[in-house]
Amino acid sequence: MSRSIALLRQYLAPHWRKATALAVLVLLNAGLSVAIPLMLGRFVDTAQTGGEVRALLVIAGTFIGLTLVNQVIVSTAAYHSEDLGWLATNRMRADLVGHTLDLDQDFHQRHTPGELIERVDGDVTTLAQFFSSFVFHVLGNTLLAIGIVVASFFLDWRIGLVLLTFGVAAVLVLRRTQHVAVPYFTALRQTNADLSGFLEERLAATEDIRGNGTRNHVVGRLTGLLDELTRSMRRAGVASRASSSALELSVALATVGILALGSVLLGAGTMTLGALYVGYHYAGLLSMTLFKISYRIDQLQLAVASVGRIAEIHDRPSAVVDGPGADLPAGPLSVAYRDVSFAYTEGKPALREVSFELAPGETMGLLGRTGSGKTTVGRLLYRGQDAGAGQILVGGVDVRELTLEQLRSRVAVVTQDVRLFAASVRDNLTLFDDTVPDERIVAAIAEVGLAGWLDALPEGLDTPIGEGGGALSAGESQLLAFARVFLGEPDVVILDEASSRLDPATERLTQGAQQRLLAGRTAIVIAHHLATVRCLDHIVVLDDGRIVESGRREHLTDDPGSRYSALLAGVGA
Ligand SMILES: Nc1ncnc2c1ncn2[C@@H]1O[C@H](COP(=O)(O)OP(=O)(O)OP(=O)(O)O)[C@@H](O)[C@H]1O
Repeated sequence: MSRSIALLRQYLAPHWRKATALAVLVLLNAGLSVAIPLMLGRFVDTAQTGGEVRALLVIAGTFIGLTLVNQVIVSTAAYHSEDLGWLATNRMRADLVGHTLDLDQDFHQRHTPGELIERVDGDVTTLAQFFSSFVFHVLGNTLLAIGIVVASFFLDWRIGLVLLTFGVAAVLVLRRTQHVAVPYFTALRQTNADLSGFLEERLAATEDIRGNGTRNHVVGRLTGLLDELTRSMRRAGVASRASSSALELSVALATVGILALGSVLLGAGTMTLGALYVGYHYAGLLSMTLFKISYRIDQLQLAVASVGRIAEIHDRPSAVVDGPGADLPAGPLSVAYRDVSFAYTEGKPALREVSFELAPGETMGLLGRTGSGKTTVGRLLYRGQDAGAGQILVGGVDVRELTLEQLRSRVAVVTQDVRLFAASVRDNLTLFDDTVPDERIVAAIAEVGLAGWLDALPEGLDTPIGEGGGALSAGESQLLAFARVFLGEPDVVILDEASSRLDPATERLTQGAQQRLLAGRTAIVIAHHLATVRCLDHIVVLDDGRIVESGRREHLTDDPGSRYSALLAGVGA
C-alpha cells in the first residue's frame, strides 16, 4: 500500500499546482452547494412573512447567480480532474511501456503480451478514471456531506440530528449491501476477460480454424461463453440493485422523518417553513452525495488493486542492466565466446561451455537440430539475457562492460519471425525514428533488391503495411527486415534465418540481399538451410547446447568424416 501511495505521489508531484487548484475548486463547489438551498429557505420565509417583492427578487437573483457560478465551478473542476488524471497516468503509461521494453527476455517469456496490455492499458486507465472521479467525486462529495450535516445543525439542531442519524445509517447500509455485490462483479469481470481472451486467440488463428474446418465448434464454444456472460450480468445487476434499493429506502425514511418533525414543529411554531424546506432539500442532497461516494469507493478499491499491479512491473528490475560503457574500435568487430554456459531453467542447461572466436568481418554459420541452442547463442550476444558463466567479448570488450545502447547500436539481430507494424513503409523501416532521411531509406530498400516493389507502391514510403505484415509475402517481410539492418549500419549481425521455404526466385533475392548485408560485417547466421552457409567462413555445429564441431567451412567440407560434410551429403548429423 505504501508503495502504491509513493507511486501515485511520484506521478502527481509534477502537477501539484493543478492539484491545488482542483482542491480549491472542489472546496468552493461544496460550500456553494450547501449555501444555495439556504437561499430557497430564505425566499420561502420572506414570502410567508409578507416580505417585499424587491427583497424576494434580490434573493431569487442571488440564487440564480450562485447556481450559475456553481455550475461554472463544477465544469472547470471536472475538466481539471480529467486533465490531471490523464496527464499523470499518460506519463506512467509511457514509463511502463519503456520499462517493459527494457526488461529481459525471461520476463517476457513469463508474461504474455495480453497480460502486459492489461497492465499498461487496463490498469492505468482504471487509475486515470480513479484520479478524475476520486479527487472530484469522493473528496468533493465527502466535503459536501459534512457541510450539509454541519449547516443543518445551524439551521435547526433537530433537523441536524435527523440528518446525522440518517447519514450514519445510510453509510452503514451501503457498505453492507455493497459487499453483497462485489463477488458478482468480480465474476462478471472474469467472464469478460475470458471472452476477450477467447476472441483474441480465435481471431488470430482464423486461417487454422478455416483450414481445419472447425468454425462451427468455435462458434459453439463462443455461444457457451456468451450464455455464461448473460448469467453473470443478470446476477451482478440484481445484486447491485440491492444497494440502491436499500439506499432509496433510507432516503424515504429520512424524508418522512424530516416531514413528520416539521409538521409537529411548524404546528408548535418553533420552526419556519423555510427551514423545513431546506431540511427536506438537504435530505435529498445528502442521500445523493452518499450514494455517489459509495459508488466511487468501489472504484477506489479497483484503483488500489491496479496500482498494486502496476507497481509490480514498475519495480521489477531487469536482469540485464547497463554496463559502465567502454570504447569500442570503429568498423567490423571481433566476437569471442569463452566457456559460455546458460540455463533458462536451473538444472537444464541450454548452452554448455561454448567457445569460439570470429575475427572482425568473419562470418559463421550455426547449425544444429531444433532446440540445440542456436537462438540462445545469438540472444546472449545482444544481451537479451546474460550468460550464466563464461564471457562474451565484442571488439575485445566484455558485453557487460558496455551500455545496452552502445552494444545494440553495434550489434543487430534479424529474428526468424519478422514483425511488421500497422504503419507506413517508412516507419516500419526506421522503427519510428523520424530523423532518418528518406534517401537513406530508399537506398536501403534498393540494397535488398526491393526498388521495383517500392516504385509500384501507390504512396511510396507512406504506403501503409498491414499489422503483422498481412499484405506482404514472407520473402518481402524478410527483405524489409534486412533493409532495417542496412539502415542501422551495425558492425555485427545475428541473422536467424527464416525456417520456412521461400519460392526459388524469392530465395535467390534473399540470398543476394543477405550476402550484401553480411559484406564487411562480422556475422553469426543461424542457418536452417545449408544453401545459406555455403558462403560463410566458419561452421559451428551445436548439439544439446554443446559445440560438437567447429572449423573453417572449406576444411569441414573437405573432411569426409565431419558432420558438416555428412549434412551436405544429406545423411544427417
Ligand atoms: N525462453 C525459454 N525458456 C525456457 N527454455 C527455453 C527458452 N528458450 C529456449 N529454451 C530451451 O532452450 C533450449 C535451446 O533453445 P534454442 O531456442 O536456443 O534452440 P534452437 O537451436 O535455436 O532451436 P530452433 O532451431 O527450433 O529455433 C531448448 O531446449 C529450448 O526448449
